[in-house]
Amino acid sequence: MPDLISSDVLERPQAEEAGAPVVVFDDVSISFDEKPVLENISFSVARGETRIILGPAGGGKSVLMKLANGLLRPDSGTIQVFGEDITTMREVDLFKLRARIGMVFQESALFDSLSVEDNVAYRLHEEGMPEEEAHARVVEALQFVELEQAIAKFPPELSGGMRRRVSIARAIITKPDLILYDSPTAGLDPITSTTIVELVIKQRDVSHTTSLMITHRLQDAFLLAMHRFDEKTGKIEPIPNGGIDDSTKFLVLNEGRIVFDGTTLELVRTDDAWLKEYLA
Ligand SMILES: Nc1ncnc2c1ncn2[C@@H]1O[C@H](COP(=O)(O)OP(=O)(O)OP(=O)(O)O)[C@@H](O)[C@H]1O
Repeated sequence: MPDLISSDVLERPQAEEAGAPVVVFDDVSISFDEKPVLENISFSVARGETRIILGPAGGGKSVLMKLANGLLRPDSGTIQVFGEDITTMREVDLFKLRARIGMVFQESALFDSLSVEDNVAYRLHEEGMPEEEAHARVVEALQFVELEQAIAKFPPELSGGMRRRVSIARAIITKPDLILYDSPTAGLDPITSTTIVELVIKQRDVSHTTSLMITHRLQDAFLLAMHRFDEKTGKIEPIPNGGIDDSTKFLVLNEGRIVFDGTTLELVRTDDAWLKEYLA
């Protein structure tokens, strides 16, 4: 397996104890124009966990993700990321923190005027990495998403699924400690969506990067929870005997409130009438 996806050995701030959660929301609320969008949100994400965020449109999923990387600040409550309180953090420190976070945005958010190579290498160039080293890393990241043949192309020449792959390569190239996937399959057809979820599974099972993934599609969520990446065959396969991935958990939001926080098994066995209908 390429070194790119092995767990990295970045020096961690002292506040970050081994075994401590990577993301902690404590009683977080935020309103826009006096309309509450998230109310009293508390949950945590352990190191190595993949947290799937589900819920109806407008429930506050994207706002929650923007809070998690400090793009928005809550009206009340606290948010810790990597053991540090980001709610009062200065912008300069947030910038450093974001260097440890990979983001996959809803619409890929690539620069159309830059080649795939320059899009993927964007943060490495910002860090001033020598070109040769950056190029090797880009090739490795594109191999991971099985798109190395598109290195010299430009985003407008690519299909929607290919653009998402480029976006994932860009997010993982810095070997992040946290990946935020905001609806990575939105707008894609079911087959292409599956290939994107398979990349999320591969990243989870090879590098064990802590992740938050918003999705509107239940089938994506359960594909993630019930499949694994087999390093020997290089393929995604169902976890044997109807098994479930232990590192994958769920958070369900509805109208700004948490309606579920727990494991896949707890979710499918829920007694909650609203959840049952939502999952049906
Ligand atoms: N910057 C903003 N200013 C004003 N209102 C906002 C802002 N950002 C989000 N909202 C509102 O917050 C609510 C929640 O939005 P959010 O995008 O988080 O929902 P979501 O669950 O991600 O929805 P979707 O599934 O459609 O992506 C919506 O009513 C939205 O209009």
